[in-house]
Amino acid sequence: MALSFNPRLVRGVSRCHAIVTAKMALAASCRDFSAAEKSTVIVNLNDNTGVATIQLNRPPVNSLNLQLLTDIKIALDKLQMKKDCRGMILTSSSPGIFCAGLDFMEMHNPQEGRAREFWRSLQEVWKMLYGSRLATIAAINGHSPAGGCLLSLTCDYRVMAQGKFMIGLNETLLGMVAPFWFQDTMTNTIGHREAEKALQLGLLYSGENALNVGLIDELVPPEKVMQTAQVQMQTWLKIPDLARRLTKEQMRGPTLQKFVQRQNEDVDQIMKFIMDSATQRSLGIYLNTLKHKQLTSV
Ligand SMILES: CCCCCCCCCC/C=C\CC(=O)SCCNC(=O)CCNC(=O)[C@H](O)C(C)(C)COP(=O)(O)OP(=O)(O)OC[C@H]1O[C@@H](n2cnc3c(N)ncnc32)[C@H](O)[C@@H]1OP(=O)(O)O
Repeated sequence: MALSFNPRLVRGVSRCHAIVTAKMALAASCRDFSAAEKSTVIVNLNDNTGVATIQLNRPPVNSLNLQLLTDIKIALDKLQMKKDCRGMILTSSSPGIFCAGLDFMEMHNPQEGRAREFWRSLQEVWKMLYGSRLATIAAINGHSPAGGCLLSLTCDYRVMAQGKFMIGLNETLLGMVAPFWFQDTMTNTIGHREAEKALQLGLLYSGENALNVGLIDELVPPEKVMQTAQVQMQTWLKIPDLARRLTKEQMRGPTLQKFVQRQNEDVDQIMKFIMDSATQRSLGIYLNTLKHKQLTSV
């Protein structure tokens, strides 16, 4: 059962009230696994199918701050410990926005201790999702730039909503360089040549073009995104778990091993970069641009 509410409609209404309302609509066979009442994710596990849903629930744009990353990690931890959970669909509770990427407030003039913790959390979430034993599908029901695109790329399959939505790793447009593991995840999905263009130019793809380059697997009307993801999940769950999981491990293992070897070095590099005044200046300029004009897709 798709649980959704428009963040614009709930602005002014207490967020807790919106979550409680959404929770009341749960199907009887679904168990609510949300980390806490104030969690920024809504998590359900359907006992009949073994398929869980994690909905990013941080309106208005699900930007990834420390809390959202922590809540995703807690939710995944819980689900992966449940033997009867075999698949997970990652989506958003705000139709129109899957995830706007990293929260600018975590990056703009941060305190170093917090910034380190934030980056380590992002690394951890990526590692858990990319190496998850579960079959994972991203139901991309809206825009998915930068860190939002990265989240979806960790999944085994991507279904995206038709419409004016964009997806891609646009870091260079912000004057930033996508870290090597962002790049590897992209390259593993769309191939080296297309990734070279996409990453250097910071391309944000329309749904149609994302489908053409293999960044997403299906493009469907917005109201069919969840249903398509659920149908596709059945295909993945027909495969014996162990065989599917070991194949995934072998395919993704080298990328994960490279990451683990360089994880600490990556934190140090990012800290050096983000604490630099030139980076902060260019981020400030980007934030101003964002207020005045919308990003466009290819
Ligand atoms: C601390 C350590 C970190 C160090 C990092 C170092 C660099 C490493 C390299 C990785 C770099 C980047 C990864 C990222 O993910 S950066 C984020 C990139 N994201 C974007 O460029 C998307 C920006 N947003 C948009 O284009 C649009 O908002 C949207 C998603 C298309 C939605 O459009 P909309 O018209 O529906 O909504 P809009 O009015 O624009 O936004 C509503 C409010 O939300 C605010 N907002 C949008 N995006 C973010 C965000 N990423 N973080 C925080 N806030 C965001 C927006 O400003 C609006 O706020 P307000 O209503 O005006 O107050």
